[in-house]
Amino acid sequence: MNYSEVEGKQYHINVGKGDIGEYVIMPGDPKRCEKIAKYFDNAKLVADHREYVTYTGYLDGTKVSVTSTGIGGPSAAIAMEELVNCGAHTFVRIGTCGGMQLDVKGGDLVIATSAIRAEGTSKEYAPIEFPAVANLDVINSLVKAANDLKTPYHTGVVQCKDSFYGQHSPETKPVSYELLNKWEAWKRCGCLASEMESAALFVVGSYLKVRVGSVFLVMANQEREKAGLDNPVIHDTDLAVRTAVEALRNLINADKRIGR
Ligand SMILES: O=P(O)(O)O[C@H]1O[C@H](CO)[C@@H](O)[C@H]1O
Ligand SMILES: O=c1cc[nH]c(=O)[nH]1
Repeated sequence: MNYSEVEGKQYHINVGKGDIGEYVIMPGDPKRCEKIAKYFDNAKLVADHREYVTYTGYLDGTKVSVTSTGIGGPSAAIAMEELVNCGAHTFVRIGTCGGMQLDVKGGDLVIATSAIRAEGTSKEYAPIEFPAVANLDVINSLVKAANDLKTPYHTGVVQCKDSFYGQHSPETKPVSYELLNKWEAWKRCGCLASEMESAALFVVGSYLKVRVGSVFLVMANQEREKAGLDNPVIHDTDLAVRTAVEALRNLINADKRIGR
């Protein structure tokens, strides 16, 4: 059996060549896909399989897609490999994250320049010494989009892990000694926020030679709460979505200018 392709469709995402654009937005939550697709022209649902929902439409006349990744590195890496098999080369992840530095507040955006590989998936692609870095074109496009939309944002390192509750209640876990000490180290090193997929996506992107970047809505900041500061909890991802869509448009138009 060819595990990558079944009757012309990729095994997990259920999408084939021609169903998607070369530029793809990747949210974690499948329900975010429809909201993102509303910003495309002539968007159509092309697949809905497992955690992977895909819509394809157009931005400034160029075919683009949105595919959800589900939660965590394993499903995100599968989505990226299968999308690349279908011809995609540029990816913007739009997700939610938890702030870690005190000035990273609920409602702000974070644009990742790189990611801490505290998850498991990237280790099955590259030795741990290899850095998980975002593509510079994608970072610059996200920064331009955030500036144009006049939305507060931070750029820097994010931390990726596999256990959401290891982040939020580390003291209850048998390996609390490791989770708590490393969290403190990430904070002291200036890590901005915690999420789950970018490290895997950046490393898989490096290996597959495609461009990847990430933008996040900061939902809340557990460190602000611990410090007795106000801790707004924000669930509306619309500004982060618009930043991702505008960044994709910037990338498309920059590519057109150089004839890519
Ligand atoms: O909002 P999404 O894109 O799912 O991203 C974040 O939210 C999930 C955890 O609640 C993880 O997937 C994390 O990375
Ligand atoms: O705190 C948070 C919020 C979103 N996603 C995470 O992984 N952590």
